[in-house]
Amino acid sequence: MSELQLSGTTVSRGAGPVVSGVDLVLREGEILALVGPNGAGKTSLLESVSGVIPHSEGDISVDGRSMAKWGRVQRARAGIAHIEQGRAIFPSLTVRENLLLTAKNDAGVQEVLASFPELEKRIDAQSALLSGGEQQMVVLARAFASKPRFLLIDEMSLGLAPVVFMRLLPLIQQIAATGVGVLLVEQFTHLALGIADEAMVLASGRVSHAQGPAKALEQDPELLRRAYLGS
Ligand SMILES: Nc1ncnc2c1ncn2[C@@H]1O[C@H](COP(=O)(O)OP(=O)(O)OP(=O)(O)O)[C@@H](O)[C@H]1O
Repeated sequence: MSELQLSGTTVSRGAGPVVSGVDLVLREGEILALVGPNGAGKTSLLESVSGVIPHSEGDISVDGRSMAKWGRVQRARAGIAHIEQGRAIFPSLTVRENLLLTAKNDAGVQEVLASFPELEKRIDAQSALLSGGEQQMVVLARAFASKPRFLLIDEMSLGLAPVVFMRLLPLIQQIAATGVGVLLVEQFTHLALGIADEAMVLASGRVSHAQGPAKALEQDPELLRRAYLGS
């Protein structure tokens, strides 16, 4: 089984470590929710996995092969896709043109639309004219079109109402169901835990709740509260 593994991963920015000693395993087809308070280091951790910034200690590996010396492109070729914070569509392009950036050809676009039928009726609309939720749908579809093995999603809900974000959740589940391992960073903690198989909490750069079943955190508010406080 394909897996992405972090062992003792430390990420430093400027003055020192912002993430220290993280262990996690993301398996194909699973959703792992990474939650925690603002400034905990979630974004920095995702960036170190996709190669936006280097990690400073420990290792990040895919199927047992260390990616420590790999740049962004090599990691992307190994199937690591990263949806960074903010709405990363090209607003002047149509939905189809946005999808073609990763789908390569019309057949690829059609294949993706089968999983994202809501986009079909908007396929030739300029992306800037879509709603925030639809734009994020395009971002998800574009990432899916790149046929990733592991998808890192950073606060896809930013700027969206929970009810709008909730429409994206089944799409994330559907992507995972095709065998993609999803590492989901999300401010709407309960929504993330609700679709995740596994979860972990990061607080002040450290793991305050180690990776385990998402249900354990979802069903125990006190456990979650303590983890957010870093205790
Ligand atoms: N470009 C940067 N240069 C230096 N320090 C940074 C940079 N980006 C983030 N940091 C610091 O790294 C720490 C972790 O930030 P990070 O954005 O990774 O956390 P986060 O959990 O994603 O927070 P949020 O939920 O607010 O996005 C913070 O103390 C932040 O100030």
